[in-house]
Amino acid sequence: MSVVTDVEQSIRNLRREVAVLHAELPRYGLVVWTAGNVSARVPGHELLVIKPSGVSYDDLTPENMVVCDLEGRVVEGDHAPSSDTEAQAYVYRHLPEVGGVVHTHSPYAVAWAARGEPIPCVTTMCADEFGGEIPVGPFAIIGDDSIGRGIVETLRGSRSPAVLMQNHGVFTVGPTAKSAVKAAVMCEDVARSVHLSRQLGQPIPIEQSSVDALYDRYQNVYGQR
Ligand SMILES: O=C(CO)[C@@H](O)[C@@H](O)COP(=O)(O)O
Repeated sequence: MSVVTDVEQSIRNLRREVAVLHAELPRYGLVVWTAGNVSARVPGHELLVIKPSGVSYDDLTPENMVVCDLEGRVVEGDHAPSSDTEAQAYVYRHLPEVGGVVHTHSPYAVAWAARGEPIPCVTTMCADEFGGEIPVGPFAIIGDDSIGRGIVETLRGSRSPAVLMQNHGVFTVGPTAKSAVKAAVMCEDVARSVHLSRQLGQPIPIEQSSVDALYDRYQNVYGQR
């Protein structure tokens, strides 16, 4: 009988989880074609599981997910890993609390990113999930860890699990890949609501004390505990 080690079982589970979570990105209108990606850290190991680059969302399976080390080198997999692997590996190396990273090109959030404008905290849902404005990170060319550096330097100074990388798109982080997907979904909803509000007037900022109270309730009380 073959003994499946813990890490092998963990990778098997994460392959399935990451493959299934990818379907949420087109489902919520956060990506088109093959844009965007999801990754998860392998707990207790210097490894991550990420999408194969340029593969249609319809063709993503647990088997074609790619396992990489935290330098972005392929450890297990028959496909080239996502173009954002080095960036996401950088995030995992420098933010140990992060268990999942998501990247999208969701249209309303990208419109804010194209202006290099943070999304102000003018809705209770923004306060709940992001604890303040959704910040903008620097313009960075894809392909090495410069996007990762921009994500880390921006998120280190913010409660937000989302960052709008200037002229590019959304990167979100969370303790799990699912929580990072949730942040990406809510980031686009907030970007759209505030965009629409700005068409007909100036949205009203929420007092910081109320933002703090809303964030604390949502993060620590809301839902089934
Ligand atoms: O962000 C970009 C292009 O701007 C891509 O890296 C990304 O959306 C999708 O790339 P992958 O298919 O994950 O390699």
